[in-house]
Amino acid sequence: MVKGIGGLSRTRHMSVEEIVAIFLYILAHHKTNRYVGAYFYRSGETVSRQFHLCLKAVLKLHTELLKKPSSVTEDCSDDKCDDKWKFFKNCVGAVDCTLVSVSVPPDDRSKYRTRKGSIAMNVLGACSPDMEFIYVLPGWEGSVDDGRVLCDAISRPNGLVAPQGCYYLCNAGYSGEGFLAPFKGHPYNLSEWNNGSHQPQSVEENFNLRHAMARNVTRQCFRMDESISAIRSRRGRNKRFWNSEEDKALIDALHELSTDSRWKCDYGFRNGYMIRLEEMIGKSVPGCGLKASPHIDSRLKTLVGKFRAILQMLATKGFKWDEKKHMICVERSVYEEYCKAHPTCKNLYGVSFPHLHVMMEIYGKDFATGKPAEGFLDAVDDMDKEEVAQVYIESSDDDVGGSGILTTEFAPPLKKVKRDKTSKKKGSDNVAQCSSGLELACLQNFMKDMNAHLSTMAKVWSRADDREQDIADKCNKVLGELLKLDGLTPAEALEAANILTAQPNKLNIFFNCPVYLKKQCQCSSFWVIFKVQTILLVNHCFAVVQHCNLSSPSESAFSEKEDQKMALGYCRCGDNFSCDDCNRSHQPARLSHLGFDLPDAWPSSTCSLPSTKPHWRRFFPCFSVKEGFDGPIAKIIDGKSIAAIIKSQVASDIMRMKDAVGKQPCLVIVLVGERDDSHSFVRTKIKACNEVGISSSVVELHADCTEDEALHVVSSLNKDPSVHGVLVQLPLPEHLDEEKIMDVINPEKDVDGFHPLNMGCLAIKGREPLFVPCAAKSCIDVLLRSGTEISGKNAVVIGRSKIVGLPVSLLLQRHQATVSVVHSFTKNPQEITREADIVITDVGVPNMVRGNWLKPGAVVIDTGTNAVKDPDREHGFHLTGDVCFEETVKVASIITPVPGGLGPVTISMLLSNTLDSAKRAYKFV
Ligand SMILES: NC(=O)C1=CN([C@@H]2O[C@H](COP(=O)(O)OP(=O)(O)OC[C@H]3O[C@@H](n4cnc5c(N)ncnc54)[C@H](OP(=O)(O)O)[C@@H]3O)[C@@H](O)[C@H]2O)C=CC1
Ligand SMILES: Nc1nc(=O)c2c([nH]1)NC[C@@H]1CN(c3ccc(C(=O)N[C@@H](CCC(=O)O)C(=O)O)cc3)C=[N+]21
Repeated sequence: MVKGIGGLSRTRHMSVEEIVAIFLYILAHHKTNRYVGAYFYRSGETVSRQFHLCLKAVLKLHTELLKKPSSVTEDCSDDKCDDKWKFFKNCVGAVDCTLVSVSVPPDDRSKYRTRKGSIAMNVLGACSPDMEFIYVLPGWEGSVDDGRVLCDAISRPNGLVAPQGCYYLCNAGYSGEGFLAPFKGHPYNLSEWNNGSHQPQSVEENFNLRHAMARNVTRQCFRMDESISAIRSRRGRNKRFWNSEEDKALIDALHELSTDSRWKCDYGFRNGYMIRLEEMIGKSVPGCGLKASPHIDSRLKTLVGKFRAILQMLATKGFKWDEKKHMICVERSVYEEYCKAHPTCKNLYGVSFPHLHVMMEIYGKDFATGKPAEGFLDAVDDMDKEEVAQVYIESSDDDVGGSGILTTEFAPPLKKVKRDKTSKKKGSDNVAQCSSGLELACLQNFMKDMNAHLSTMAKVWSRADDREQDIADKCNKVLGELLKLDGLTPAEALEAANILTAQPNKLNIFFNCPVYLKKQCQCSSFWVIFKVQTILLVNHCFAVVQHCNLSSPSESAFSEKEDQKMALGYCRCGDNFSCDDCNRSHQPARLSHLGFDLPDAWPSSTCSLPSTKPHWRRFFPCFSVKEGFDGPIAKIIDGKSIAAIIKSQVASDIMRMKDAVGKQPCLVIVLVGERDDSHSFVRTKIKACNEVGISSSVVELHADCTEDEALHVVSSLNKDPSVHGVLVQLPLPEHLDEEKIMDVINPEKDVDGFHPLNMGCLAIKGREPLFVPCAAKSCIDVLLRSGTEISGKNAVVIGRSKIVGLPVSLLLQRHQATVSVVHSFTKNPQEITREADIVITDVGVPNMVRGNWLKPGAVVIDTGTNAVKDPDREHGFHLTGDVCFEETVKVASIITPVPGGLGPVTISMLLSNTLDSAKRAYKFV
């Protein structure tokens, strides 16, 4: 059809089948042009051109593919006509609108923003009672209401018209000839009949119920067209009920895989095990049609949820296991009381669960090692309440869709059932119609052609799969190859690997070129950039060293391996380093709350004094504060360089993780409203994620979104196992309760560290939070890197917000500082700050802290990021801190500038927290 009617023709190098394969691949996988190009071995330009040609050809098929309207007959005798339509004689179908997510340029976003805050277009469709499209009008911006789209559809030339004497069912927002709407002011949505318990009470209600039921059939048409992700997000629809035979087949298969080291290793099951389960279940229960996604995936979640709940109960006094009945054995009243505090355990009383022992064998080990997170279990369970409660009540898998409100009587036939029904009918019709030999031959020819086309397409895909596999293999090997190259340090090898793996073409060139050229082949791209970055970092350090007169700049910067390692932040946990000053070997301790390898404290001051070979000081020139400081200018911390070091460590760990587990960390940011500063911060975070290999996305909600909507978004991210970090960008619009939303974030994904459980653990001595707020963590990191001694010092924190002030004051206490907190009620704050060795500001008032607020030689960390109007700047403002830099730089010994100080380090800490979360999720060390 695309050839004959659409006019699509082959090119010199591409068959029509390949063009169609690429077209279908793009539609199905939502991949970028570059990715598809690499996958099919075609240039981005070819992919784009052929996609558009194919699209044009497909669009031309509308005359063939769209159905001609035919009205419902009096007795609904047409065998394709569902019973629900019999009340609507002469009706040709129904009209409805649906929102389809789109990407649009930033300037157009407001037009496309829907009431729920997403960016989408409004697509109107008219469908026949047998679920075929009669008319489609895509393209309206998502902010318009459905009524306006219908008016446009009707008034257009070649628009939507009901044939003479016929009509479409539409919703109450529409009106006009040829369109039958329900009665306004009476229940209409099927859910309003409340699971069948509320029967229509009046003629109007009766009419509305029938109208809704008929129209609901056509709504399925839209659902077929929605993306898989959209279908997934409507959990509970189209439930798939599992019988005990299928359950058993699933658990048996899982058990078998769990004993096979090719499928299960220490961190859990390996990639692709769901597909294997699908095959195994298919063999044990032939014809069951259970698919890896969504059926098996979803059922497993349900069973594991039950299993966890049972284990939890069995660990509680009074609960026993009845081996005969395979169920929990306890007084009902005790059970009910227990469920009040542990809602995830609901609906298990008197319910048999025959898989306990096998699941113990499969998962027992995994659950036992997950103990460190135990303190949070109840809270997490509470948050999962909604999901698990629904799962248990329905006793079905949860992912397959469904509001769980419709009874089978009201429910529209499942998509699958409906499709099976029609296809079967079509099949028998076809056989009847093709009784004549000629027609049968036509059909056979058609099938033969079709097979040939499909097989060509399959070949194209399979070639592309091979190429993808080949690239994956090369990606896995590239770091090893690079490490073998002489003259490339591990950090350089890593950087190179990052660049090469991002660009399959370069990867191929690298592998194909002879050894002596291998190093050169990346010279042009990363090598120069990387060298330049390193030189900048070294130069920067030298500039300061020179200023401090601690070491001669004429010394060769990279004369010692040790120095190189330190400069790149490569001194890893457990590495011994030798100190030339005291000739002793030191081992930096791991500082758990910093999340990566930073020493708790640098070597004692006796061996940190200036010496002839001050290799520590060379790269961290602010290493000894008082001794090194002789005024009048403070050392200025370069936050960007520190951030680069942290990012390179994070990137390296992510590569290791990808290698070992095949997964990468994922951060999702929830952004409510249109604040420019928030949008800008979020962009910076996303960019940083891309740099290190964290996958990231932003869920944007409209400034007017309801609290429920925001809570719902967070809850669904909590439940998504592929998301490791959930961050709600602050501040939120005033009508939203920030604390309520923070409470809902799963503490195990709370990479901001703002959840009360994390903050509480930070506050209590002896407890370890899962995450420490990023800005606070950065303050301590910068202090440690600059060699500032914290223990026993007077520290003043100005500000007590949860983002910086409060957590940093808690962290400083953990580092044995004596901490004073200044806030808006503090009288004479300057008297307090003048006593401080360390001052950290988190106020939001530009230039508040003046030079005369400080003790000479104080260390000043400025976290304020304040926009100050500045007509000379491109954007009309510049950023400034809470500290008057010009004055302070003459008094303090160390200062962080704004911009370029603490901010970039904060961002890199967010990456580090996200990585930590993914590591915990995959039990990867
Ligand atoms: N660089 C980074 O990584 C980050 C930077 N920031 C920046 O830090 C600044 C503060 O942000 P945030 O913490 O969200 O702000 P908040 O408004 O939540 O907190 C400000 C704090 O400063 C105190 N304060 C306000 N005015 C005074 C005053 N005149 N004297 C003494 N204390 C005062 C407030 O006291 P009270 O409690 O009594 O109201 C409050 O505790 C902003 O510029 C922000 O951009 C924030 C996070 C990270
Ligand atoms: N849930 C949440 N978590 C936060 O961590 C959080 C937040 N909400 N809301 C806002 C504040 C502010 N904040 C900054 C982070 C980086 C820079 C930063 O990178 N600053 C750059 C300049 C950035 C620029 O030029 O736009 C610099 O100082 O050099 C600044 C500020 C995190 N916050």
